[in-house]
Amino acid sequence: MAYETILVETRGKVGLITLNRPQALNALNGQLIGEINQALDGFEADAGIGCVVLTGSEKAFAAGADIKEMQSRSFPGTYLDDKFADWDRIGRRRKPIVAAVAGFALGGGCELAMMCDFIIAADNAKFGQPEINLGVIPGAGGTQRLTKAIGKSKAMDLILTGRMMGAEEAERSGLVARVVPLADLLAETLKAAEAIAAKSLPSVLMAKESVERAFEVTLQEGLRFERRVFASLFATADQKEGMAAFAEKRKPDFRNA
Ligand SMILES: CC(C)(O)CC(=O)SCCNC(=O)CCNC(=O)[C@H](O)C(C)(C)COP(=O)(O)OP(=O)(O)OC[C@H]1O[C@@H](n2cnc3c(N)ncnc32)[C@H](O)[C@@H]1OP(=O)(O)O
Repeated sequence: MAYETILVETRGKVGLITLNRPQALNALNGQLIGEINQALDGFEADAGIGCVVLTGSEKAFAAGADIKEMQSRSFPGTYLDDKFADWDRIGRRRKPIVAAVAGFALGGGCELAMMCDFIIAADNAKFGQPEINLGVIPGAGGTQRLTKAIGKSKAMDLILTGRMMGAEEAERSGLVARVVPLADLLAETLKAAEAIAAKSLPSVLMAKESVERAFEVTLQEGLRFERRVFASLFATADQKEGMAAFAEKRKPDFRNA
């Protein structure tokens, strides 16, 4: 598969996607979103891949949707096209995706990072939803995911003022899982992704689905869902292997079965 706006590699059991439109600070145009989805389709179908890392450059994870592509759009066109349907597919993937964010993650860039399962940020990362400065609002999930991640007050602050938030503030607010020095960003993120990819894939997928439920259903429904999923994992060979390995004081050899 030939890609023009991203680089796609595998590192052992980890799929690595690097956004690669440096001339536009990785502004997210239709082609780039399409290529991310193609790469993710491939990783989802590849039984050898257990986790995906999505990253950008040192200067920009992504500076938002491509403003120049959007600027002449009309209301009916934007509404009827359902422009963000393709973006939504990124947030509905089954395998875990970890965002490694350095530099600007603004507008659609912040929204893309939030579609991932968690974010590891470099100390130079800057997050924000500056759409208000362009006379619009976030349109790829920012008002919803940012509010769920950091709460109403902080989300209102960022979305209504359009200001940027540095990596430390983002970690304090709960938007990012951890902050690492810029030079270590990719290595640390790959290490986390490799650790995930070494687990039993059925349990990883079910853990991800269960955490996502917490955002969608009542506590009681979520607890019942978790209990059923927990019980179902006792039907896997990997549960037997994981617990036997603990008892025998050795590393488990998971077969995703
Ligand atoms: C998805 C939705 C619906 O939520 C909507 C959105 O995402 S709207 C976009 C939200 N993002 C922004 O408003 C950020 C726009 N960019 C900037 O404010 C600045 O570029 C910056 C603060 C990130 C960086 O500034 P600076 O270092 O001074 O670099 P620039 O010279 O401004 O940019 C370099 C180059 O990249 C182009 N660029 C940057 N961002 C975008 C973008 N979002 N869309 C298109 N192009 C972008 C910029 O125009 C420059 O290119 P040239 O004009 O020099 O060719």
